[in-house]
Formats: sequence, structure tokens, C-alpha cells
Amino acid sequence: MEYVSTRGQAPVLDFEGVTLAGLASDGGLYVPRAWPSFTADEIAAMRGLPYAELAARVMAPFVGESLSPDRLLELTREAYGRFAHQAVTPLFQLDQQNWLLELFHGPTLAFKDVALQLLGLLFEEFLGRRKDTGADGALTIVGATSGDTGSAAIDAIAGREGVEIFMLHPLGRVSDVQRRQMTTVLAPNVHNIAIDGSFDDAQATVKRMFGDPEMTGRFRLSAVNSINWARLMAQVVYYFAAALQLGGPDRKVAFSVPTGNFGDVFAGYVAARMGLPIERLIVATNVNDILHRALSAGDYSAGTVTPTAAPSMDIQVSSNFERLLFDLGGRDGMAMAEQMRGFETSKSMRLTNAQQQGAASLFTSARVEPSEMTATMRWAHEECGETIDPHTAIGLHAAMASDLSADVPVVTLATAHPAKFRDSVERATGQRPPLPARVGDLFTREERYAELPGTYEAVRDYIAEHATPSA
Ligand SMILES: Cc1ncc(COP(=O)(O)O)c(C=O)c1O
Ligand SMILES: N[C@@H](CCOP(=O)(O)O)C(=O)O
Repeated sequence: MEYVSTRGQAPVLDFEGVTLAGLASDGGLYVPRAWPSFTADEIAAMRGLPYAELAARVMAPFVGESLSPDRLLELTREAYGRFAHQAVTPLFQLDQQNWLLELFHGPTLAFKDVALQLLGLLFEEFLGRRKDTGADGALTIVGATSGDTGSAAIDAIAGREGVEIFMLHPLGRVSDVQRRQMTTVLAPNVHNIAIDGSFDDAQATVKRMFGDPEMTGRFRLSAVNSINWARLMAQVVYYFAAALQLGGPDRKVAFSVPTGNFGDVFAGYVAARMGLPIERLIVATNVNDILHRALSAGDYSAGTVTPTAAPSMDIQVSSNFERLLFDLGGRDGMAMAEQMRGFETSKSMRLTNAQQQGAASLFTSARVEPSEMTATMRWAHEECGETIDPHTAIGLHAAMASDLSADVPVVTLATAHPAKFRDSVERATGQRPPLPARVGDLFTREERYAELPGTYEAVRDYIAEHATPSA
């Protein structure tokens, strides 16, 4: 499988190459040159497979020659063996039409674990291989988080040889559980940085660093955010898992996805491109609603980020939207580069007709207000006996407000465990969700992190001082 950049100028790479590279060198994002697809019979034959086997089957075409099928299966078995639920991503039925896909049974209680547990193993595999051949094996990961990617990536990377991680989070804008899941990991290869700014500022810093020759010349940078293709690839699998349980491929299923950086819902788009019959993808946002404006009116213009009770979705510049626009706009890298240059200058762009119409054939969107989010948490608790987190509530509200026909099952992605957002959940339901035992003594452990201004220079200098130069 070959991967090309959405901006057309970066070298074409294989799966191992894109996994280690993260962001493309022209500032674009890597996507497969063409979408692999399965026939309905091939999809039907996946019914009943254990999750790790399904994952290996769905991801095999993306991995190509970079791993043998047996090795890929060993890695998926290892990654998903660490989950607290045997089904890995179980479904929970709420009512006749609505289901929750519980994606929070991994070590750090959010959907990020599904991809990052595997990505940690892939880094180890590919770096080990390079070391065996005498090539430089050291990797400096630089990431941005609004709370969940950070903890999942740190859990996956802490203590691993030849890899170090610098994780930027917005100071004071993540929950106490999210922060402590990152800052109490004291492994020497883990560096937490709280910046005075928003997630968007952190993400912009990370992207700029990949284009800074001084940094790329000294350090071998890589990414754990969903700019890394391997992240998205692993997230495609649970769309297959859910649809197969609800009658797919013979029956269409809709998904409602609490959305910020557009990674999770883009994985649903990829599943559809691979042949999985999907009735609709609902993009659910909080008041940081750039994606809702883009999908409903073609207006992709970023305002200031408003802090909310669903902090992981407090994002205005959604990285992966570029992947969708590239695919829907005829895969023209030069045109995409120009469109993104315009956006980077003015923080605003219009979708082309092709992009808007292409998106409308599969996506709808909704902006969910704080009162609707709270009411949905309360409804799920009182009527269905299910405690849900604020992000999931945003997805569920959008699902229940949609105009889908009653015979279409709607799966809302339950992206985080309610215990990660205990204060908001308690305010909505009157019950404080206990922390699962697997996160351990989070509130008695020592915390360590640096606090920096939100400028590129401050972060660059800190990383330049603390990172290990590549040989
Ligand atoms: C709990 C939670 N829900 C939803 C999202 C939004 O997902 P995405 O950024 O892939 O759109 C995030 C952050 O990524 C998250 O952490
Ligand atoms: N909500 C995310 C933001 C980063 O998203 P990613 O999927 O691109 O890593 C977070 O929790 O950090």
C-alpha cells in the first residue's frame, strides 16, 4: 500500500514510513493512494470474529507488505488483550433505535486507547527493525492533547526504549483525572508541557515543528495525534465491529460521533469507502462548532476556542477535515495546498461545491448546547441506567434529534468513561462515578510537568533542550 500527502509534494511512503513520519513533510496528511475495499461477502465472513482477528483482517490492506499477516495478528492480540472488556468495544442498547459503542475499556478510559495501544507496538516493531539494520532508531514524539490523546499516548510509550514523548496540553483546560493520567507518569522518556493557550495553539505548534528544518534536522520527529495515519486505521475497525453485530453488511447502520479533530468520524468515512454499508455519519459538536458550520453551510472559519464541560472537543481547527476535503475534491494535492494556505492565513475558507455536495451524501451535523448535553446525561442515567460522559452525551443528543427513519439502528460512539469527567457527570446526574481500579492511585501520586507560554519559540526551545538528538 502506498500513501500520498494531501498537499501533493511529500514523498510517497509505505505503511512503515507513514507510521514513523506522522505528518507529511509538505505539511499535509498522509492518505492511502486508493481506498481498499471488501465485498459484501467478505464483510459478512467477518461476523463473529474476536476483535483482535477482526482488526487484523480490516487493517491488513493498509499495512500491506510492512507486516506479515501473522505478525499483524500477534500485535492486535497483544494490544487488545490489555482491554478490560473481552469484546474490547462492546455495544450497549439504550432503546429500540439507539446503541452506545463503548470505546473506553482500555487502560486510560477513552477511545484513544484503541489506536494508541497498537501504535506503541508498531513504533517498537519498526524502530527495532531499523536498529537491526544499523539505521538510527531514536524517535522524538511531539503531540498535542485536549486531554485524552495525551494520557493514552503516554501509557503506550512510557518506558519504551528508543522513543521519547513531549505532550502539550492547554493549562487548566483538561479535567483533573485527564491531567493526572498524564502528569503522574514519571518515566524518564515522558515530558508533559502545559501551555498557556488552547488545544488549537498546541496543535499549531506541533505542526509548525514538523516544518522547522532546525528541529527536523536535529531530531527524528513523529506524531501520535490523528495526523498519524496509523491512528485512524485502527479506529476504522470498531465501525465494522458495531455494524456486523447489528446486521451489517445486509443492513445499514448510522453512527453519531462526538467530534473535535475529525479523526474518529473520518475513520467512519474510511469504513464506508471500504464497502461497509453506512446510512449516515452524524458529526456532533459542542459550541466550538466549526465543523457543523462547514458541513451545514460550507463555512469553515475558526473563531476563538470556548472552554466547555466537554473539553476534549474544545477544538476549532480540525486536522483531519483536510483528509476529507482532499478526497472529496478530486484528490488534487496542489489545489488542496492552496486551499489550506488560504485557511492558514485568514483562518477561514469556503468549501467548494464538490466538497460540500460530496460530504452531504454521507454526513450530517449538529451543534449541541450545554443544556442539551446535561439533559441527555440525565436521561441516560434515569431512563436507561447508563452513566455517560459529556462527550458521549453530545453524540447521543445529536443521534436522538436526527431525522433518521426508525428502522435504522443508530450507534453513538461512547468516547470516554464517565469517571474522567466526574464533576460534570455529578452535576447532571447527582451521582459521582467511581474511578475504575485500573487507573490506580491517581490522586496520591506525584505530578510533574513544565508550564510554558503558548508560543512556538518557548516550546521549541524547551524540546530542543530536553530531547535526544538523532544520531
Ligand atoms: C472523549 C472525546 N470525545 C470526542 C473527541 C473528538 O474526537 P476527534 O478529535 O477524533 O473528532 C475527543 C478528542 O479527540 C475525545 O477525547
Ligand atoms: N480530543 C483530543 C484532541 C487530539 O485529537 P487527536 O485524535 O488528533 O489526537 C485529545 O483528547 O487530545
